[in-house]
Amino acid sequence: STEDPATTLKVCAHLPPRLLRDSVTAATIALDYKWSLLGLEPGTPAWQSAKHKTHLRSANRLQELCFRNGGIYIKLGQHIAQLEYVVPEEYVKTMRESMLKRCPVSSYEEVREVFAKDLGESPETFFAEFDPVPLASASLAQVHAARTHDGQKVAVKVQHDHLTDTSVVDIATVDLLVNALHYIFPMFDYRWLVDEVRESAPKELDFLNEAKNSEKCLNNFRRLSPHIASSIYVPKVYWNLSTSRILTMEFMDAKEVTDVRGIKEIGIHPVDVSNLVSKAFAEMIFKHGFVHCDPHAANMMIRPMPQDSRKFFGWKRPQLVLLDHGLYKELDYTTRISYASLWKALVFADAKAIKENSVKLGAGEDLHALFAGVLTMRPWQRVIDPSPDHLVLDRKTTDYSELQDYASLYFSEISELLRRLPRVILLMLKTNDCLRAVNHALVGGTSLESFMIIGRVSSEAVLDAKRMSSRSFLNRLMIWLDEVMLEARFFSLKLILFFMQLRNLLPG
Ligand SMILES: Nc1ncnc2c1ncn2[C@@H]1O[C@H](COP(=O)(O)OP(=O)(O)OP(=O)(O)O)[C@@H](O)[C@H]1O
Repeated sequence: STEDPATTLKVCAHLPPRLLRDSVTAATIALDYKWSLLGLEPGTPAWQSAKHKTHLRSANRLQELCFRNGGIYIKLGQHIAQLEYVVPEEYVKTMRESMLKRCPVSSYEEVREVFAKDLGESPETFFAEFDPVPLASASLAQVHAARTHDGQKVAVKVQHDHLTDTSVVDIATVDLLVNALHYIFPMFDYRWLVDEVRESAPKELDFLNEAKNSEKCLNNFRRLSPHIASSIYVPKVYWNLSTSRILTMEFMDAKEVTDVRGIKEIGIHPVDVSNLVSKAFAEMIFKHGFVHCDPHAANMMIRPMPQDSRKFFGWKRPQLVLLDHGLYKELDYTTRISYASLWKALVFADAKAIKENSVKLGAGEDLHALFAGVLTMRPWQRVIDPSPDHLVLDRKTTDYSELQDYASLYFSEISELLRRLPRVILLMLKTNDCLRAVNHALVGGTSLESFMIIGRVSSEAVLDAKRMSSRSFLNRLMIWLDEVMLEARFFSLKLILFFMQLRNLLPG
């Protein structure tokens, strides 16, 4: 993967210990499952308990492997941490508790080395000030505060050294690990995750690609969603101070999206933030077809809308700052419209359309109900329940252990579903999970308002598609009628929401 002989030597030196560690971990995990479940009747309480304990032990082993190997492995661990209800809960929890928090930190010497290799000089040459202590460190890079010679405060994201050199070896060894486990346990099929990392890692490791994505994202909002474009922001890129491993951008002074107390302190209501996040991602998914696929809390910031002193019921309007544009997915037109139609059907509990669009996306007739369940976290009976809040997940009223039981009960069906769905939809599931976690932190669940937003934006995308393909007067009339019906539906939902809020305000 490299032309520099010294680096080639280093890469070769990485291979044997990684392969050895991978093989030992894979073999230990495989043997543990075989041994612990030996002679137990699947589905019985004894089997469930043994499986739970083995999942926990294996998740810890995998986590240790990720830390020991570093680099792409940490990225893989982060993927797993965000696949709630898609991979067993024990893995999600273990990875979530560690991967998003414990990240590698490069020394300032290593940072200077990256600068010397990429720009030919040390950071001090390019910046008037450069803080040697990173303000944040993540899986692939760390971010330093700096000031340009003309006095602008900037954030400089510097990639951990040698990541690009070891990524090929990393992916090859992960591939081996996952394939070996799949060979032993045909039910364990996460080869798609490796394919995904193989495809996305080189893109994520190229910061010029990330910079281009950030500008494209903002342009899409301006072109395709002008009504909310001013509420979305991405830091300005300093192209002359950026390379594929160094990204210099405007410094953002804003709160992390889930910092509820901090957000309130700057005069912004968490419900407005939750609605803005839902709107922004619904627009990206259903209308732009170009989607930020890593929307975890650390990648979204909130600040008051600049140059806007207006207040609504005493609260300022929020602006959402999107960071980390390394991982984007494009939905082709047909997939985007089928996905929008599916979400529209889910929000309006339209069983026939749910089935039709699930089949179009590849879930198959037999697994459409499970697909709906994975997307909404609700059992099928609840998905098709016509009450307006049928999809709402509320911290107070939802029994999460029931959801987790559901995921573990249908483990093999979920694996089969994941095998059938296109990878781009799997990434949408991950985006979905990240957004659910953000909404959870902000408002304690996915509110009826969030679903109304998803319903509205997905319906608009479906109507736009119909409009584009219809020529005759009769067709246009039908579309107009559809629009009127839709508005009537949303009006009644808003009324219900209003009365629900009123009921919550009343004592008792
Ligand atoms: N422009 C900026 N202004 C202020 N802080 C920033 C800026 N860019 C990044 N940061 C801080 O640095 C952190 C890490 O940045 P970023 O998410 O881009 O790195 P990463 O290596 O791609 O992370 P990940 O592990 O999510 O892939 C952010 O969570 C944020 O706290």
